[in-house]
Amino acid sequence: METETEAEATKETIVMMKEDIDRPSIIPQSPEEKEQGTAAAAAENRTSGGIHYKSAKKKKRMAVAFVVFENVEQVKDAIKILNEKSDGGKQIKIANATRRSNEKRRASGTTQGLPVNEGHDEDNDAADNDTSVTEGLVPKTRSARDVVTPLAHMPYPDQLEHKKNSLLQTLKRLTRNARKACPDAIPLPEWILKSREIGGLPCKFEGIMESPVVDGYRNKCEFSVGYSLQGKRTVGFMLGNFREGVTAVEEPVNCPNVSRISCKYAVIFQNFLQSSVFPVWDRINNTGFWRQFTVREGRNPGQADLHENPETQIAEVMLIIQVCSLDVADEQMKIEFTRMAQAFAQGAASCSPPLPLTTIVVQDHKGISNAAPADCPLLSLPIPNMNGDSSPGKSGAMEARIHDYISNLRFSLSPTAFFQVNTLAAERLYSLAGDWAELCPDTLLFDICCGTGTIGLTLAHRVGMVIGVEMNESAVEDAQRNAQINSIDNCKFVCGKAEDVIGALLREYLGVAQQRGDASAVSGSNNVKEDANGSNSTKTEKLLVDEDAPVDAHAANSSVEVEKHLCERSITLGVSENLDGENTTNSNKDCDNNDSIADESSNHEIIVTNSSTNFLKSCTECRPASQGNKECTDVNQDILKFTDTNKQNGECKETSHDGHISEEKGIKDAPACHFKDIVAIVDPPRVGLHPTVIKALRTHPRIRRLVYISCNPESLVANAIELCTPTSDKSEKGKGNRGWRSMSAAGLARHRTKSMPSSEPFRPVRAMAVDLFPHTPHCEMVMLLER
Ligand SMILES: C[S@@+](CC[C@H](N)C(=O)[O-])C[C@H]1O[C@@H](n2cnc3c(N)ncnc32)[C@H](O)[C@@H]1O
Repeated sequence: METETEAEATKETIVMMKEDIDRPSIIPQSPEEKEQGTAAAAAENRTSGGIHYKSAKKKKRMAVAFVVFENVEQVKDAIKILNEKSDGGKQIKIANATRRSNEKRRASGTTQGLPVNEGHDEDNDAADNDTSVTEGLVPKTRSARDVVTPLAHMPYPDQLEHKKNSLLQTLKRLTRNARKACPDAIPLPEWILKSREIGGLPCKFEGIMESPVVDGYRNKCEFSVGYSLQGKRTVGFMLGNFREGVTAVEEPVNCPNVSRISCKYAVIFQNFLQSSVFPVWDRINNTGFWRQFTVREGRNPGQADLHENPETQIAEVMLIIQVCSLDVADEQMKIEFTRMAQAFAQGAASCSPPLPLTTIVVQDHKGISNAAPADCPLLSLPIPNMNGDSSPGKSGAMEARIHDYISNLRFSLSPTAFFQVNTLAAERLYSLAGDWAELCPDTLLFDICCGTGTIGLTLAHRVGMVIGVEMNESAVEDAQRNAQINSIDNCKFVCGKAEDVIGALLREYLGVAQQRGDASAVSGSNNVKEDANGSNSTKTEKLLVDEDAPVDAHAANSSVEVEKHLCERSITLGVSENLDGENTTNSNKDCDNNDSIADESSNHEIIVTNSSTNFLKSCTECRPASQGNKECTDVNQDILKFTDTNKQNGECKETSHDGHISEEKGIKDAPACHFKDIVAIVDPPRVGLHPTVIKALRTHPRIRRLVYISCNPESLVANAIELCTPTSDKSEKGKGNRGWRSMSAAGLARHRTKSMPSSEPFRPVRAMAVDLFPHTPHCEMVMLLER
């Protein structure tokens, strides 16, 4: 017997939990508790003989030990002995701990084609037991409906009230934390002083806007593929989180947010899987073939009759089947895909009315994380016609995209591009953001994290120019295409991580900031990044341009006009760190809120990334459709190539290029743009904005208005603390630092605020929620910040 280290985690492991407390959890419950708990834990964490004690203030105290054994017999013996032994009358809970199976045991041949429990060999009994033991901690009565739509039991008005109350608490946290973060030598800002008059809120909270559609509103449903509690191959939702040890998948029965069309396709796919020769994904061993199933729907144009079934508007359906093709013969796979496409086509045709079916795409994801990187290979399958053949033409392989409409604009969407899941509510969200942004023809609008360009494009007619920034390459291509489709010619989309490109973009369009501690502090923002401790790190980021790219000609020409669409060269390297210091390169979890069931159960929380293939293609020049250029120029040949080294040493090496955008290219010398009104609308993923982006926005004095759209109010609060708290000349960096790893997001934001360059803070002006996710606890929050 030995205590566990990461390297040894491949042996049989049990976890023992000894409770000294009245609550069986080592995780603090509320955000407040979390803050206190993590602080206390940081202070009291200690290790003894492999047993990690985590205690959280008086009430909570639990010792957890992971013990590693050589074999299953030893585990059984140990459990028996431990169960017989009581420790001073205190309860010892024992469970098999899931090993980290990043070393995959692929007993090829033995794991395929088994009807149930495939992939579980004898040695793996412990893991099987593990599922049942730990699942024992999860109420057996939990249904997919409970997990996916936990508010569905409430009438809709009560759901809204529930969300409103919860958001009020979250907003108050912003005031409390900003007050704490305010330097001693600086008077509290007006908005904090006034908060007392409005119950501690940082600004007026204008309530929650209801969703125009409450049931079946999701235009995208991501189903897990796995086994039900009864061992049946199932397409549906996981009954809990992988971290809770739950791997069972249940059919999406009575989940009111899921559309009828999606449910029907889930059934068709599930029926097909019963006879498939390939195994479904095993979340314990990370083996199997069929992993995930996504249904995306596109609507016809025109105003929805909200009293009608929203489904009547669905004109297009894209099916995305995620597989893991490791160890699978191409020929066999091809046969299986043909059978699958037939099953979908027949199933769709036999429904009454027949289901739309526009495109079938296979996504090959070989990593173990549930979140597939955006660059996973995609294969578009021909859709057989009614006669069962797959002749080209109507039934041939289609381009993998579907279309939807927002504010009468047509959006063309590629399989992995983000699109708000509740289209009609999103329309209201964007319109609210546009109203609050007070746009005018003299506005230059930065649409940060722009996805397929929805916000910028729907607001383009109200502004002088839009610059969208987005890291997903195909989403940027979609955005450009969408601009053309809709004949919009004042939008430019830049492909790159916002943290990599924001410094250069602000300098290019707004000129060098004059404010002390300005964005040039981030100027190096092209290649210098602050880590969670506030220290600079150059290890992963560079913004590079192609020496020969047209941008140079523009930039070098001092009379360059910003309306002319420059061709950006931006590229992202390697690994970013999120607020928790975790690798986030591909953990771009968007606000799909609900398929969280699938996503948040990400196996082992390991994100596998290959940044060399995650290169971001240069932004292409986007010309007005009126010029007859329907296709974006492909500048693929200019894509920079990098060696794939970041996985080994956290760094990427440039192999074919040595250019650097700013100094060498003279972009910083480009004239500031003539727009008088500079506004940013940011709509980041759940994790919030990268600190570099926050710093750049805050320290550039020309940005006077910022509309923050957030699918995660917690990260909005954290980011708003940094944007709205006054800073002092005297750096308080290091003061009161209790170790960022144990801080809450708000605590970390407070800490980071201390090293924010002296700059005028924003103030929260108003906030409002928009309910895009009825029946779930989630919603979108919009906050207007001004200065
Ligand atoms: C919540 S979505 C919003 C998309 C878009 N605004 C919309 O409403 O459809 C967040 C978007 O941010 C993108 N994203 C995530 N991290 C990013 C980063 N570091 N830099 C730029 N874009 C990022 C994602 O690819 C995704 O498209």
